[in-house]
Amino acid sequence: MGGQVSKTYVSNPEAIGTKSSRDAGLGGASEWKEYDFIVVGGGTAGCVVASRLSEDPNVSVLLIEAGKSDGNVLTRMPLAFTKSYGSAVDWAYTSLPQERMGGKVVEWPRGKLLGGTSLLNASIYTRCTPEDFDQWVEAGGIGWSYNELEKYFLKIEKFMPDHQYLSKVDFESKGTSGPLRVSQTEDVSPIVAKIHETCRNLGLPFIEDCNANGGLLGFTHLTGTVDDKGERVSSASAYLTPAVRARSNLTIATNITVEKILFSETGPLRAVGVQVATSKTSPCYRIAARKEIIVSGGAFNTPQLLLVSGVGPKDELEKVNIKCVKDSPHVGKHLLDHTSSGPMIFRAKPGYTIDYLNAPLSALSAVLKWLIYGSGPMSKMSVNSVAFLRSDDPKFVDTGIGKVKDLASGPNSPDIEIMWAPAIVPSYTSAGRAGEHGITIAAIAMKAESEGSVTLKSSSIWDYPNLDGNFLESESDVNVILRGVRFVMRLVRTEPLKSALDLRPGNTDENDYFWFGDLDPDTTSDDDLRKILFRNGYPSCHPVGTCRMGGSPDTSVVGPTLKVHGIHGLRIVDASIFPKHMSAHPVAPIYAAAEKLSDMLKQDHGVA
Ligand SMILES: Cc1cc2nc3c(=O)[nH]c(=O)nc-3n(C[C@H](O)[C@H](O)[C@H](O)COP(=O)(O)OP(=O)(O)OC[C@H]3O[C@@H](n4cnc5c(N)ncnc54)[C@H](O)[C@@H]3O)c2cc1C
Repeated sequence: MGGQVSKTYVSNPEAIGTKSSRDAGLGGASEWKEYDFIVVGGGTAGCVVASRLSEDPNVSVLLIEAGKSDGNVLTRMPLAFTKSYGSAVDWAYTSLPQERMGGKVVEWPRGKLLGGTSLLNASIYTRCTPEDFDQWVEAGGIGWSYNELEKYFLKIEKFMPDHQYLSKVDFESKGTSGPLRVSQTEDVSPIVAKIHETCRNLGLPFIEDCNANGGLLGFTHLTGTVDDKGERVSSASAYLTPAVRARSNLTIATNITVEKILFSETGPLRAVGVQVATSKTSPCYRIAARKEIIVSGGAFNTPQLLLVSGVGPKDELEKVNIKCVKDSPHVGKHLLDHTSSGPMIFRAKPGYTIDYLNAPLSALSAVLKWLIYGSGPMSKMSVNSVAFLRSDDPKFVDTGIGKVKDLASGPNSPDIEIMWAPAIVPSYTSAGRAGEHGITIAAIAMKAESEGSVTLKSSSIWDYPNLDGNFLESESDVNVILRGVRFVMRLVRTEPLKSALDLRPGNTDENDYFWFGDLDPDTTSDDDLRKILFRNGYPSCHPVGTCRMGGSPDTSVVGPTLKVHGIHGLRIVDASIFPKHMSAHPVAPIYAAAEKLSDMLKQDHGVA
């Protein structure tokens, strides 16, 4: 094949590919520009793989990202994490109308820039529980137990003991020299300490170290990807440092979309290259992969790319006039998310929360403090502590509410997370009204049974796919969340939190965002709560599972080496490969999976 280009930063596809036409066959393939490895999607996982593979100067790596190369001040400020939603760095996905939720359409933000969703998320870093990975092994993920992944967590992390640590993190069991800075940020408002005291008063154990191996039952200070200058750390800032970007064997292409994966037309089925463009109507270019193509487009875009390339359920592909290259029935199936009650907003007395930041002058002063000193509220995580419960634990939840299935990963793993933010947060894209104060709490089903799907609207990558969460289809999911909701109703009526709040049980205005929080638990039936849940419910934006890993093509899309079943030269690593969902937040396992795949690729191809 033709010559190799060596350039570290490009947005012109002509610099990385060879001009072609969209309906061309592989005729001119020997002329295509070529790289050893092509990584599709410069998000959380993709940046890791590109960085690790290009450590060997003898290997050429092309990383292709659909979004831009850099974030902005909002993506760097930990507390401002919701402010980028709906902007140019967000794919701004929405779901199909959700049947069980009265046809409601929900927002599903996803990062569209180098660093991907690691630049839009809440910065929470949790290794999850060892039992979560036991479930991966049971599903066919041989080699993916916690013990086997631990070395990758250690390789990722740079835990730095400093004044920010609020709980006793066991540094002996953490990585201290990896690229990803992990720390704890101080409470951003006084109400957080009140919530902790209330949890203690309810008898919840305090978990000193949320990344220890002992399980996750109780309440805890979370660790997060925030550095000592109060800035968010993303996969791009951690793994694509200026020194990495300067490597002559690494080419990073931004604002360029991979339209299709291209396959051999004769012999064993092999992914030989990709087709890229900057828009639906712009010229397209083709690029060859000498060794392998790694797809890291995330839980929505990875299955979409496979499907438009002809890899997926044959009958579905035929419906949108795509020639089936490989009948792979599980592509786009088994979409799982952490399904939430949606916001329960409780009016607070003034002085306890961060709603004062809605006033322009207060916001300006907080931003200036962050810009000048790297400190103040903008440098903190909005959610720096949570509680984890089991829905079958009568000490904390009302186990009389409906029936639940035990889908927890094991006895030490939760199936409910109670998450609080010290502000009024009616949705991902709206804030509270000026002059009002409140806290927002959600009860989240961490091991939801309801599975959704990603399917195609058309044969073009440029048309957004159909995203169907199929939320709350399972009665068990509904009951798990309701048990969590009842716990929250009890929490806010327990001291000392109760005295910091201003609940008004007589509130009858269903359109008021405080209405749900004001409901009196004694006069609100479980049936009433069910109806509210169908109206108020939301995904936590942790979609996984749409190209899941497993032992056989009958149940999965990729095997334990992350190779797509039945295709040479094509692997996947991102949230889509999760065979089961986690008991906590997914980003740490995604980083670990990307590190593990990088090792496997290096080993298989003799890369140093
Ligand atoms: C609101 C929100 C809050 C969250 N909070 C947390 C949290 O606090 N902690 C946590 O653990 N998790 C959190 N998550 C989830 C977590 O951030 C994601 O699960 C994770 O970042 C996904 O990583 P990924 O590699 O699978 O995909 P991404 O990071 O989304 O990367 C995919 C990349 O591929 C690019 N791409 C896609 N298609 C193409 C194409 N055809 N051509 C070229 N490029 C393409 C995309 O632009 C993107 O950059 C949150 C998510 C959201 C949205």
